Amino acid sequence: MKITNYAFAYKDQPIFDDFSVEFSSDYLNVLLGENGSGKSTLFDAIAGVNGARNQPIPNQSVAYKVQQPVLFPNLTVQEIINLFTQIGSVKLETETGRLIREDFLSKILSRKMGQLSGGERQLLFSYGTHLLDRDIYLFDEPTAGVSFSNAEYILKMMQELVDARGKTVVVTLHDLKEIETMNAHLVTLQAGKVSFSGTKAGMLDLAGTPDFEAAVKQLV
Ligand SMILES: Nc1ncnc2c1ncn2[C@@H]1O[C@H](COP(=O)(O)OP(=O)(O)OP(=O)(O)O)[C@@H](O)[C@H]1O
Repeated sequence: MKITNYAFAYKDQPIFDDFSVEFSSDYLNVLLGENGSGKSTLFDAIAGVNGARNQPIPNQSVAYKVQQPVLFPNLTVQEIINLFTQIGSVKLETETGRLIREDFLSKILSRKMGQLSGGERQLLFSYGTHLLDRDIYLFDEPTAGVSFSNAEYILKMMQELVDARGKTVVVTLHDLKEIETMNAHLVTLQAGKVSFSGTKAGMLDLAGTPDFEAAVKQLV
């Protein structure tokens, strides 16, 4: 997925100007950047929900897990899963998606959305989004508030969307430990510009340090 020369401003605040980025369908794409660097705004633009007349990549079907899903507080977990399977299909469930459902979601099926913890909500909506059949998948901070072991599940499920279903998947993260061992395509944003795009090895080379966290800090 390639975006070229995209511009977007919120009323009086320009966010992107002549912005270009490419996300690979060969690897899981991890979008990194400081708070306010424009990650969610970029996702909104790709999904076509930012109110801009010009979408950066028109005619693409996009599945989008927003940062803090707050939908239907009195629906149960089972009912939300039913909604996702009606729009998508249970046949699209990946191996790790099945584990998330069986080991975790199945235990809270009768719980109402409004009673879920932040981490439980992330698991539910990340799982549900992966059941949709789209070209591009955007997951905004799917591991925020999620325990380390469940975050591993979520990222593995996203990797399966790439490996088993050949999808373009972009995920924003803040906890770098979660991707320390992953072979991801990293993109860093700095004040509305791409400051790095490539592999972890490329990032370490560019930053001239063997320390991943230090390299990311330099490049966001
Ligand atoms: N609806 C809006 N109207 C005006 N300004 C906005 C709006 N949404 C976001 N912004 C501003 O745009 C900038 C980019 O915000 P965005 O949410 O894209 O950042 P982010 O990289 O996703 O941050 P975070 O990591 O904190 O989620 C910020 O300065 C933010 O205050």
